Amino acid sequence: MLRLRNVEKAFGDVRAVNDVSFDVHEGEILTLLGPSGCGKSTTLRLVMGLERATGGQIEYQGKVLDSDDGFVPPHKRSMGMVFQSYAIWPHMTVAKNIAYPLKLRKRPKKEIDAAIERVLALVGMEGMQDRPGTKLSGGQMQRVALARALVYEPKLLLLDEPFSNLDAQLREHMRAEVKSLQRRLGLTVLFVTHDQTEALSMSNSIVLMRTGRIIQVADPKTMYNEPTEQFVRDFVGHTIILAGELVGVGEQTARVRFPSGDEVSGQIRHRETLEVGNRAEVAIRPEKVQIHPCDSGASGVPAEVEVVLFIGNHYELQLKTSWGLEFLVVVGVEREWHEGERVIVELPPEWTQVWSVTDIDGTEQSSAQRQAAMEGVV
Ligand SMILES: Nc1ncnc2c1ncn2[C@@H]1O[C@H](COP(=O)(O)OP(=O)(O)OP(=O)(O)O)[C@@H](O)[C@H]1O
Repeated sequence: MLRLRNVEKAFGDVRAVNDVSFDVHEGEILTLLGPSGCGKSTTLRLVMGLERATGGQIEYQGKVLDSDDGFVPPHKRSMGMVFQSYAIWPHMTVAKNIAYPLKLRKRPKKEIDAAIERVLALVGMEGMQDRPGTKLSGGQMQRVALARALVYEPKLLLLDEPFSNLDAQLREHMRAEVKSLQRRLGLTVLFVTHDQTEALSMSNSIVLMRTGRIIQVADPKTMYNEPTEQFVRDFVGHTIILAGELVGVGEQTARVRFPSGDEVSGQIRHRETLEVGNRAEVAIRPEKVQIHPCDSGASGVPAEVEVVLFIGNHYELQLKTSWGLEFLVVVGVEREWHEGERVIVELPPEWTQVWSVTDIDGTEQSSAQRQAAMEGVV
């Protein structure tokens, strides 16, 4: 339905979008995910036609919208867009807010009234036509913005951080609402967020960006379980990272020794950069480690429980290894854990990954540099 090929957008010296190519298929939610300033919003604005690309091509339903040879203006693109700020007019009623795109298109009043009624029902605000913008809650404003984007039945809906002004509970609720609405209407959605939970839970496909470039395109499970780079691994979800020395490199798996002398095995990521004797990172998702009492005979890394956090349906334990590394793990509530207790941390090899400490481009990155990249500083 939508195709971007080698799209570029430069603002002076800043390449906000750099050689970006991806496809959005009909009926899917594709999410642009990445830290602040990585070029997500600019990509969306290029698709909408609010910016003109400085290179590459954008096609929509087989028609070229933006290339060196031509440019189709936003109102001729039949796309709906919802921005981060609610962007509804507070001095107007709900009905007037929603009617706006249809009035622009000079539709008859009868048709407009029927369309308003229909979209209000879709977003769960039946009968609220006459409510003034000033008398709406944040969630209701967001729904009105969504209703306004849906009212002229666009084939493609563009959402730019549409839930960022809502509180956590409402945000979760809206995620499910938008996904269910998308299914019911068969909408195609291009969604922008910096929130990895939102991206994982809502998308069919995720495009992860950093400094204007695409780093990985994958479905949520693949991106979470098989990140192609440390940046992806660390940006999407939480990861426990234990550094050690490579003591064995096989075909698929490698073995790492920690300062305590304990060793674990894991799946190799980027084989070409792993050599025995080099430093390596062992990475695992916090919910994948198994915690055993120290007298259980289990094999793994010994650690001490420093802090126990009761979260309701699970515990988070802050553990500390004998060489002083601290990390959080997620465990069930079947058993009580006590601060000061000694435990064995088992890292199941199928969920454990071994990475070299160099980045994919061959440069060694410190953890501070990596953190900065995730926050969008680099
Ligand atoms: N109109 C503009 N003029 C100059 N630079 C711009 C303009 N718009 C965006 N940029 C720059 O382009 C880069 C990408 O910005 P963009 O807004 O697309 O990022 P983003 O990933 O959407 O970030 P955020 O989540 O913070 O909105 C940034 O470095 C930004 O400063």
